[in-house]
This record gives sequence, C-alpha cells and structure tokens, in this order.
Amino acid sequence: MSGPSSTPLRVALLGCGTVGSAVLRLVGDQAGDLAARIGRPVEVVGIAVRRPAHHPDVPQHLLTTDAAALVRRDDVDLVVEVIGGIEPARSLMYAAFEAGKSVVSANKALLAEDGPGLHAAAAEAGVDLYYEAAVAGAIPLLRPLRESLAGDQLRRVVGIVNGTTNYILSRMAETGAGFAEALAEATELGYAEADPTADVDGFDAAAKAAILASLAFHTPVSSADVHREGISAVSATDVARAAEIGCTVKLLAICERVPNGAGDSVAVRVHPAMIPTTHPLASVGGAFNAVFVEAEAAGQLMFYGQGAGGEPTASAVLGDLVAVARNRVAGASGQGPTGYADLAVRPMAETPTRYHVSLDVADKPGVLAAVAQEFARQDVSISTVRQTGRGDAATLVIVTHSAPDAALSATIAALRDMPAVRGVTSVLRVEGLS
Ligand SMILES: NC(=O)C1=CN([C@@H]2O[C@H](COP(=O)(O)OP(=O)(O)OC[C@H]3O[C@@H](n4cnc5c(N)ncnc54)[C@H](O)[C@@H]3O)[C@@H](O)[C@H]2O)C=CC1
Ligand SMILES: N[C@@H](CC=O)C(=O)O
Ligand code: NA
Repeated sequence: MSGPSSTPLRVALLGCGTVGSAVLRLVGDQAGDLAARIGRPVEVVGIAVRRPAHHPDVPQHLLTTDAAALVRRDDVDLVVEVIGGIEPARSLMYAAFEAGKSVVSANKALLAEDGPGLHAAAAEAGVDLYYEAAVAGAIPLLRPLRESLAGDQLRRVVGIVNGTTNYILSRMAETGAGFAEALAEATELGYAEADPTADVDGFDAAAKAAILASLAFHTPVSSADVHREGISAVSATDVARAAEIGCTVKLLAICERVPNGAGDSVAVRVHPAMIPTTHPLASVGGAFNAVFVEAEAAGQLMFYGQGAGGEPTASAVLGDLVAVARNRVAGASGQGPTGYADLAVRPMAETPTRYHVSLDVADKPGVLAAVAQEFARQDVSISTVRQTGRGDAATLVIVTHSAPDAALSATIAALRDMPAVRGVTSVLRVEGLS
C-alpha cells in the first residue's frame, strides 16, 4: 500500500472577501493536519480578486485579476469559488469542470438557479461539486441530507437559514433596535450578502430553501419555485403583537412534501412567521441558524449552529475541500444529488397556512359578526378572537385555523375594504401553534 504523497494538491481560490480570506487563513493554519487527513498537502497556488491593492496581507505573487485564466491553469487541481452571484461564478465553474477540476462553492444563489446544469457538467467531467457552506454556513446539513438520510423518506425541512435577518429580528425583539441599525451591525459582522437586500427581501433564504428541497425530495427546485417574502414589512407592531400571544417573529424556510392521491407534490416557501416562544426555533438568536428535518424512519432531527460569518463558513468550505481532495487522491468522484422523483411544485395559493390578524375597529354592535362573516365567506375557520380597548381604540386580534393561503389573503383584502375596519395593523402567518 502506498503512503502519503508529498506532491501538493493545488487550489485556485476565486474571491478573497469575508469567506475567501478565512479559507486562506485556515488552509495555512491547518496545513499539517489537512495533509495528514487527505494524504497529500494542500497548497493555494492562485487567488483571483477584483482589486489586488485591497489585499495587502495576501502574498502578492498569488493574486490575479484573471479568474478565467486561473481556473484553466495546468498547475491548478481544485477550485474554490467564493465570489458569489451568478456571473462570472457560473462561467468559471463550467470552465473548471471542462478542465477536469472539482469545485467547492458557497454560492447558494447560483446553485439554486442552475444546480441541475452544474451537476450535469460535473458528472460529465467525472469531478465533484460540493457546497455545504451554501446553506446554513458551518452547519453540516447538505451532506447529511445527501448521504446520511439517503435511505429515508423526508417529509419536511423547516428552519431559520438566514443569519442576517435572524440577527435583525433578534435585535428588534430583544433590544428594540431599529431595522437600519441592526442591518448595519450584521453587515459589519460579515453576515450580510454583498447586496444585503438579498438577505432582507428573502432571496438568500429562498435560494437555500430551493437547495434544501431539491436534496430532501430528490426533485429539481429552483429559486423561482419558492414563494418568497422578506422581513422589510415586519413592523414593531408585528413584534409587539407576537409577544402578546407568547410568540416571536422569525423568517422561516419551509419545505414540505405534500401527500396527494394523484401524486405527491412539494411546497417551498420563505416568509416571516410568528412562532411560540416555547418552540425550539424561537430561541435561535443572532446569526445562528437551525433546521428541523422530519423523516419517516428517522423521526425529527435538529441541526443548529453558526449560519454566517467568515470562519464558520470557511469551516464548511474546508470540509468540502477535504472531501473533494480525498476523492481526487482516490481517483474517484462522489455521487451528486438525484432528481429522479421530479415532483410537481405546489403553488403558495393552495398551501395551507394560518394567519394572525390584528384590526383596529369601532367598538359597535355587529362589527365582530361582520368581521367573522368575511372569514366565513372564504371558508376560513377562526381559532381565537381577542378584543382589547373600547370605543374608537378597539383592537381585534384573530388567529385562524389552517386554510389555503389564497383564501386567507382574500379575506385580508376584504377586511381592508370594510368600513367598520379602521385599519389592518398586523398580518403575519403563524407556525407551530397548537
Ligand atoms: N459571508 C457569509 O457569512 C457567507 C457567505 N456565503 C457565500 O460565500 C460567497 C462569498 O461571500 P462573502 O465572502 O461574504 O462575499 P464578499 O463580498 O465578502 O467577497 C466576495 C469577493 O469576491 C470578489 N470578486 C467579485 N467579483 C470577482 C471577480 N470577477 N473575480 C475575482 N474576485 C471577485 C469581491 O471583490 C470580494 O472580495 C457568496 O456566494 C456568499 O453567498 C455563504 C455562507 C455564509
Ligand atoms: N448572508 C447570509 C450568509 C450566509 O449564508 C446570511 O445572513 O445567512
Ligand atoms: Na452548511
């Protein structure tokens, strides 16, 4: 049996921002252990950046602004893509596969847009495409879905998968911080995307939900298939109303397999929701992420940890780097995800949800009955009604039972038009209430 080789595996690093610089640091700090774990040393031989002058701490001879030439260089064996976004990351990955090089990426936006195409290109080239860092940062989640749970049937994956919005919502609830102030802090801490509207408007979480659903249900799901709402409309009133009923507001990603006699479908959505403070996801604070997985045989599993930040994300990148390097040493490649089930994606309008609605109404006879009638008109059953205040300042707080989302949103539209309703002050979906 042959022993470890001293010939290094040569890595091209594309991007040297929050994640890339942490990857570079960890590869250097852990060089000895990585060599022992892989069987060959790992050496970063080139780093593509946009502006070399912005990277004074990096060995200058490694820097290049020509990422396309770097991935094709003969002295590059593996590629780590931490530029982010669609282009040029997509072209660079395809070029790497064409040149027979495995890719490790943290790029959920790209994987959620073009996952099947990228995987097909990697498979055709007989190389690997790994991206554990793309969903829930440091938390090992994609490999467990792809490998450990590959023998089970998954029913539901639900969690908090965006660190920036969780940080903002936590700060708003705990300290009363304003939205802009909390977002600035999250950006400063390296959690936010280059364009933080990707976090705030739910695009980042929707991309992660698409990746999770694809792996969980063996079905190609892209970002465009995901119902997406961000947190920019979450108000201090929503947070206060949630607290009044023992709930907190979280941005949830919910991926479900929906049983149906004619053939199962999948429903994938990202939106803010009130959850009870006793729910395990309620205590997930700051930039932490947590994901529940429900599987037929395994039952409930929970994954928790740091979902954003340079070092935590670099940990997941390095785990993938070790995996693809080991495959390369063994002359093998891992099995990519399978999309054989190819289930239909169920529209949000048909997906059952529950609403919490807060209305300012006149405290007059018949108002409650008229409001209740609007719910009944859409076949929406009410779970609880609470009235506070009297006269002009009366507030009705209604929690519904589960109903198709379209029926609930039609009810809200009708309530807004009712003369007796002075204002619809808070509307949020509710998850996890008994
Ligand atoms: N920051 C985080 O907490 C996490 C980030 N990710 C993902 O990791 C990737 C990188 O994110 P960050 O490091 O936070 O972003 P960043 O904006 O800090 O770094 C990206 C770097 O790529 C460089 N770049 C852009 N275009 C380039 C080009 N054409 N050639 C060479 N370099 C180029 C930029 O100048 C920048 O330095 C993204 O896909 C992001 O979604 C994933 C998990 C967590
Ligand atoms: N911007 C993302 C970074 C990790 O994916 C987040 O806030 O979670
Ligand atoms: Na992860």
